[in-house]
Amino acid sequence: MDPQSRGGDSTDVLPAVPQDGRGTGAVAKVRDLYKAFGSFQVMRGLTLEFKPRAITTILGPSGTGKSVLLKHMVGLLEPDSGTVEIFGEDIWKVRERERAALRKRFGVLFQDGALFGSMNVYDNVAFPLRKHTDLPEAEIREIVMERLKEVGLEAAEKKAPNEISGGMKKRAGFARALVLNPEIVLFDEPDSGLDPVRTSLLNDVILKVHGDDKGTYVVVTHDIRTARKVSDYVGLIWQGRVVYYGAADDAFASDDPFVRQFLAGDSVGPLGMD
Ligand SMILES: Nc1ncnc2c1ncn2[C@@H]1O[C@H](COP(=O)(O)OP(=O)(O)OP(=O)(O)O)[C@@H](O)[C@H]1O
Repeated sequence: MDPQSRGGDSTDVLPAVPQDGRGTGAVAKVRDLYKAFGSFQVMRGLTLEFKPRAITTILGPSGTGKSVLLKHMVGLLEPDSGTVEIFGEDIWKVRERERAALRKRFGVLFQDGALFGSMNVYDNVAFPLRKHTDLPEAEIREIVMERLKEVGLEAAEKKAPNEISGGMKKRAGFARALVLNPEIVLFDEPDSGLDPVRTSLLNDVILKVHGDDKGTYVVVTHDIRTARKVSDYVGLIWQGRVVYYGAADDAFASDDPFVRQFLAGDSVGPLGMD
């Protein structure tokens, strides 16, 4: 993606719709989502839509429901009430088989890359292809090596996860999240545990791959620099609701008290500790 278009306030600043049909229409819509764990009400009427081909960043204090939102989107958690629509399908109204098919349209990058410790980087990245496709090994190799190259890890294919750095693990997790060519990629704190330089490098990789693939990306982060660098749109969540949503440029210039407090890291303001 042209970095200049980042932070635009309408979809017409986003790249042209690719010819393969991805990115047309609604991609993901979460409506009036409620979810409690025991007596703890986590989601309290959260409503948010994700624009096609954009990078939407989800910000918010710890424990406010960001990861729970991602788990609802990918169909790992069922709402108590409210709906999650992916490509126009309410994922809890369809049968398990269709839900499984919808899940395959997602790539997920977990916080630590979630690599299998017993497999080297190559086998980790090849895993979804071996599990979900009948592709011959030669084609799998082509796809895996291309994805490893994209994230700058082609020289690390034979390394075990415990032989590579945290940033490399995340990049390997990213390559694995991409091999099935997902239309939606969810990132759960891609920058957690990384120093500012590695965070910046990872953000460059995310932007570059997004520019090539033009998927719909959802990035959960605490890191304001990440949000500034990658976002087209920003949603701020607090206490299981969206308290602000807007184009990135508007968000970072906003007078909204929730946004100002979060961006400034102030202890005083509407975002309380509870
Ligand atoms: N499966 C579960 N069972 C019980 N409680 C849960 C479960 N999943 C999440 N929670 C609780 O829901 C709340 C929101 O969790 P979530 O992980 O979504 O927060 P978050 O906004 O992603 O926080 P952080 O930024 O710290 O990762 C937390 O209090 C968490 O303990």
